[in-house]
Amino acid sequence: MAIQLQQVSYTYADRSLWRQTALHGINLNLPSGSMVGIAGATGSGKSTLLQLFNGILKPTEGTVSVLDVTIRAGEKSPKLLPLRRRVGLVFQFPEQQMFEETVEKDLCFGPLNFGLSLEEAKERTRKAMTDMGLDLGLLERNPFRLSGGQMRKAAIASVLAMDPDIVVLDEPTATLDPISRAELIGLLERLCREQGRTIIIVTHRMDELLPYADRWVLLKEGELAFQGSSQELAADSDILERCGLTVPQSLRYWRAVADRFGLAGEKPRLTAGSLAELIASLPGAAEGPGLAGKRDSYE
Ligand SMILES: Nc1ncnc2c1ncn2[C@@H]1O[C@H](COP(=O)(O)OP(=O)(O)OP(=O)(O)O)[C@@H](O)[C@H]1O
Repeated sequence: MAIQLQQVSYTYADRSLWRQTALHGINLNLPSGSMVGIAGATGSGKSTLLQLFNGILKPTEGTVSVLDVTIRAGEKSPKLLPLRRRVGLVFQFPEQQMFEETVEKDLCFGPLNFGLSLEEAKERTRKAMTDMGLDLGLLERNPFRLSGGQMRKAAIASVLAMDPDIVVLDEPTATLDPISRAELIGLLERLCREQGRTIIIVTHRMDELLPYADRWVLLKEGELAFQGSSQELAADSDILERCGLTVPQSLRYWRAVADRFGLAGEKPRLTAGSLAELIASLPGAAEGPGLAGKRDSYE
């Protein structure tokens, strides 16, 4: 298991009058090498949860286990520096944290800080750029002369340059155009499938992650409302509304097709293409009540 939480609660300003409990009694298991989506209404505790994953926050109650490190409430923490290298946290708008005069210097900063030689740091930097689909020619550029999409990818590459086992991203596609969003999710999926990294993404756009996520975690007012596979989520999609979230279009379409043709137990088809393919393969589907004429809108 990459991350395990047992009975974890987190309270901000715990010993003050302004104490605010953001997470209550969370039990969570996130397997190594999986792609995980985290969703929940605003203020439900998503960012607080992410910060427990690399020890920025320590649980007020319960136990957080990440890789081989265990952090228990009320006990002295183990050394967290190695954990910070192995769990890369990408905040919202990470490009705002770029500060060096060239992309290369920015990307080398972390690895050099963790004791790598300049040559090793440069090597890591080149690999991270390639993993993010960026031309190595951009290394000499000033980060602030990159396009918005390139800057976002370079900022994520600066976390990848640390070679983390787990990459945690808070709304990585925010403000990107639709093509850049799809491309970025595709690149993150490759980090998971081809390199075995655990990728955890907080998203308000469940539609774009649904076809790729192995697991989903839903939070509601600081409590865990759901954890399970996309298939389990598709079977219980009303939970999304109970969490104050809109049911994504792809799940609505899948549910209509699955109900009509008795496919509820099947792996959900959550891209327009895979759903259209399924409908085309169903005998008499085009004439089916409620589906005829809808096919165009799937494509
Ligand atoms: N530094 C803080 N001090 C006190 N309370 C906080 C602090 N940060 C967050 N909170 C509170 O903790 C709760 C959870 O906040 P959190 O930022 O984790 O939610 P979120 O799901 O990430 O929200 P959003 O989607 O709006 O980013 C909220 O009630 C919030 O007001």
